[in-house]
Amino acid sequence: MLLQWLLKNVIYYLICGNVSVDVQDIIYDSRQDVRDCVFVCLKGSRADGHDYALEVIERWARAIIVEEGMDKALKEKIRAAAREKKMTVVCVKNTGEALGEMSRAFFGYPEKKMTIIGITGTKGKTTVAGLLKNVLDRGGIPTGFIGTIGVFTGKEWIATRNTTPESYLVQKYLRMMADHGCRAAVMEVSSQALMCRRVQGMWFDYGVLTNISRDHIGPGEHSSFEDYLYWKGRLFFQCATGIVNGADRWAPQVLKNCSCRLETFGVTGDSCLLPSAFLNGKTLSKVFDWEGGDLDLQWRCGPGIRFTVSGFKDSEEQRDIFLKMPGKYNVYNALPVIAVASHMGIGINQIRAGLAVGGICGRCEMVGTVNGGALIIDYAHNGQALRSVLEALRQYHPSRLICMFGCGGNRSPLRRKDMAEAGFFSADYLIITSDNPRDEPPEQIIKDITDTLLDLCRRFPNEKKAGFFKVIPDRKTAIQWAVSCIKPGNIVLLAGKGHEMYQERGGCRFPFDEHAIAAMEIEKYGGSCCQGNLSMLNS
Ligand SMILES: CC(=O)N[C@H]1[C@@H](OP(=O)(O)OP(=O)(O)OC[C@H]2O[C@@H](n3ccc(=O)[nH]c3=O)[C@H](O)[C@@H]2O)O[C@H](CO)[C@@H](O)[C@@H]1O[C@H](C)C(=O)N[C@@H](C)C(=O)N[C@H](CCC(=O)O)C(=O)O
Ligand SMILES: Nc1ncnc2c1ncn2[C@@H]1O[C@H](COP(=O)(O)OP(=O)(O)OP(=O)(O)O)[C@@H](O)[C@H]1O
Ligand SMILES: N[C@H](CCC[C@H](N)C(=O)O)C(=O)O
Repeated sequence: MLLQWLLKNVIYYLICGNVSVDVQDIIYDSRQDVRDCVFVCLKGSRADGHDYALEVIERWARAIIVEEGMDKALKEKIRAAAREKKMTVVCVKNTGEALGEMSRAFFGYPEKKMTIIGITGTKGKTTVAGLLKNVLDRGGIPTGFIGTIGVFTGKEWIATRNTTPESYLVQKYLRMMADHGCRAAVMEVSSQALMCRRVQGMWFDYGVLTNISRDHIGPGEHSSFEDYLYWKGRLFFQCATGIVNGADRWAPQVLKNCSCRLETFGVTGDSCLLPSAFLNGKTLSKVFDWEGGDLDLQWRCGPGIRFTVSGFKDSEEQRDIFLKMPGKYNVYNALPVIAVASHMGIGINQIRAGLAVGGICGRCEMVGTVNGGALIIDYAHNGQALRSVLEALRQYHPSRLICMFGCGGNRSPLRRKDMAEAGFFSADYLIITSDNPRDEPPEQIIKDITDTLLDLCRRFPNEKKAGFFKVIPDRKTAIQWAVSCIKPGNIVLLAGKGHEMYQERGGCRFPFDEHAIAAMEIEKYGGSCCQGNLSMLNS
């Protein structure tokens, strides 16, 4: 394809050569084959793609895209080397943005062929995206998926590293979806993705904001909470309709000056902050556009919830929904699904059918029962998530609520304190273990967690009895211990890994299958496992 075509929506100037050259592909990692391709120099958290430009010129790339403000001496060297090989060098304001626009052109703007739904927020993105895919599929709209649990191209699941992959990959996957007959694509849009321009130039038909809490602040993530809020908000400048959690205290700040049409969702009794907050900063007790009410916990082969919803354009009636996931927080996840699906013309019965199967891999997923107790796997890996899921499970009145968790290394250390607090106040017994220590010593992470627990014990002496937690650094042994503890009426939650199939240590991902280990233990004690708990989505 002509470089000129790829640069159609990019503002640039030429450093040398010309743009009427044919390029085979777009490459942004010098470790790949660059011959006859255009190489885009991206600045990352560890490396700077510009440092590899001379090397890719040597290896016969056809063109290089560099960013304004790069080192002048290096720029001169690149110009000289490229001239000698009669190559093209183009300078742009932001190479991440250029990669996004060029990838859209390279893959033929696949988003134009589908309805695109972007989901952002601190928690609930995968759940909302997964439930929405289930509902749309059932409603006769074949739907692709991009998110933490992988990519569904319309034909197969592909494992991915990022929640929202690099723009080139996003466009590639969207192309595959369109070619495989998908008519919609649901995708999680992380704040890092917005900041790194991984969805540059895309237009979303719907943007969903689930909720906001303090997370993802630290090296390699966001510099501050304000920065996090700012980047989350950018989605609502590139979508037609924003469907947002009206009860979230940070939503007004995230949505400040946004350009899309807005609808809110929320639960009866929770105060609505929008849209009044835009006007005068006051909380307005109005009904939500999409309102859930009359919440009723149910246990149907696992935790679930029944509730009513109003807000449908074709009827004033409240409609009854059963969601096979527990807790008010999951009602908050179901409401934008109902909103988007009904805007897209899906009937109430198909919406009901999609939500009744629930079943997002590793999201409050019932693994089995043993000795009269239940074992659940969940992806809670910060304080907000752990508190939400434990509080939801508490509502089923377990005779004892047992929680096993660890905290990821190389991630915000605040999570250790927050998760310890959530566990301390919301569970009866804790098993502290390892969860992707990455480059940190697992003992140190565990110590950070137990220091907080011991401190809480001192400050709240009546809250817990001595011995309310046990440290088992090896996660497999911890799971074995957790299952061996189950007594009638207990609920055991294995938190943090969810769908993950590895344990990451020292730069390596070692295979680790929490579901399989748990299932083996359940069988060992004569319990029974739930069917189909290894599928990505229960569709
Ligand atoms: C901190 C961060 O966001 N890193 C992302 C980034 O990688 P990086 O910054 O480490 O890249 P780098 O190694 O510094 O390299 C910079 C550039 O030089 C190039 N390079 C590098 C070395 C070389 O020899 N040759 C070469 O050309 C690289 O290809 C790259 O283009 O760009 C990569 C490609 O897009 C991402 O996979 C990677 O995500 C890492 C895995 C990551 O953990 N990111 C987290 C923070 C993240 O983005 N998380 C969010 C969701 C979180 C959530 O909601 O829970 C996500 O969307 O995944
Ligand atoms: N709406 C919600 N509010 C609070 N906690 C939630 C909510 N939805 C899910 N959770 C908790 O967060 C965990 C992760 O949920 P999910 O994967 O849907 O969110 P996410 O936004 O995709 O997360 P991440 O960004 O960490 O990948 C769940 O396993 C559950 O414990
Ligand atoms: N997207 C999240 C996943 C964390 C999952 C948990 N198992 C951990 O490693 O902390 C992150 O990268 O922070």
